[in-house]
Amino acid sequence: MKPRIAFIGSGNMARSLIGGLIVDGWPASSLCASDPDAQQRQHLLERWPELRVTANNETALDQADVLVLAIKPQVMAEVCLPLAKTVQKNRPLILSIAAGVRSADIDRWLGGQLAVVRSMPNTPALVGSGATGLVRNTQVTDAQRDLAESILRAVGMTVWLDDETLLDAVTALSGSGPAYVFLFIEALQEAGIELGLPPETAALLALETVFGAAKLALEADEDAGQLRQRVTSPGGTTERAIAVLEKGGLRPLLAKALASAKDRAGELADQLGRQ
Ligand SMILES: NC(=O)C1=CN([C@@H]2O[C@H](COP(=O)(O)OP(=O)(O)OC[C@H]3O[C@@H](n4cnc5c(N)ncnc54)[C@H](O)[C@@H]3O)[C@@H](O)[C@H]2O)C=CC1
Ligand SMILES: O=C(O)[C@@H]1CCC=N1
Repeated sequence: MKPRIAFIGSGNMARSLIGGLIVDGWPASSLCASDPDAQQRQHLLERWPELRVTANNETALDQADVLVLAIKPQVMAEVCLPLAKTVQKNRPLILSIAAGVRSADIDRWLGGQLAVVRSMPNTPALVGSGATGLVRNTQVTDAQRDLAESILRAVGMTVWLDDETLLDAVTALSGSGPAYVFLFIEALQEAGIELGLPPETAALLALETVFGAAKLALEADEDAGQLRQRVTSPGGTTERAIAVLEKGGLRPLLAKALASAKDRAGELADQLGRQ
């Protein structure tokens, strides 16, 4: 029998995980989701009528082997504290997908000495192409590690880290990363329009270029630097454009952006940890 999973919070990320698990063959009856928002519960039931859905977090937790915390970081403490008694009785694996909330704080709010996996997925999980970093605390058994991995694997690739502080770097790179890529697509599109392309054409070319380049980089034997060289003919057009990007400081600018995101993740965790 598949382990029973309770989702606390049934928004975008929880829905994508539930969808991925069901596609992977998990019976909907082994999953339960809670959310105080009736519309969110309705969404779930329309899509998966056999899913167990409730407004009550405590009810969702009943008999769960895994408790997935899929709520916003800001409400984590107020959601966890009232669940501590039941969690301490049942002792499920705790799996958090929240940005900037440390495992030790989640463990403390839920009464302590629990197996906690903290993860950082990203929104491409909504289409099954997520990238997730995970860390586990010392209470997590190897079987629970595999279980956490199989849940996140249902929506994309996973990578384990030994050190929880590195999860802030993962948040900066792949957690926030889709937004940098969307900004890049917007900028490509705007630049194409500047050069006279019709907006729809510029949008389509920008999007397909980013998609095609990512697909090629995933499938090719060469790394991104080598693939870039292949596009860049000596004395050609790409060489001119790349020179402008390098001279304009694209690499140090991205390094600075990621460092700011990482610092912010640490700040948020410090703030929330004081609750
Ligand atoms: N959006 C993103 O790019 C990423 C988000 N995350 C994390 O995933 C978590 C969920 O994010 P989303 O699904 O995007 O948010 P969302 O806003 O779509 O979902 C959160 C859900 O929690 C529900 N909720 C609020 N109070 C609750 C309570 N007391 N008990 C139970 N449920 C409650 C809300 O009604 C909502 O449906 C967040 O912690 C976020 O940091 C992680 C990686 C990427
Ligand atoms: O912007 C944020 O804080 C969250 C974390 C990763 C993506 N979105």
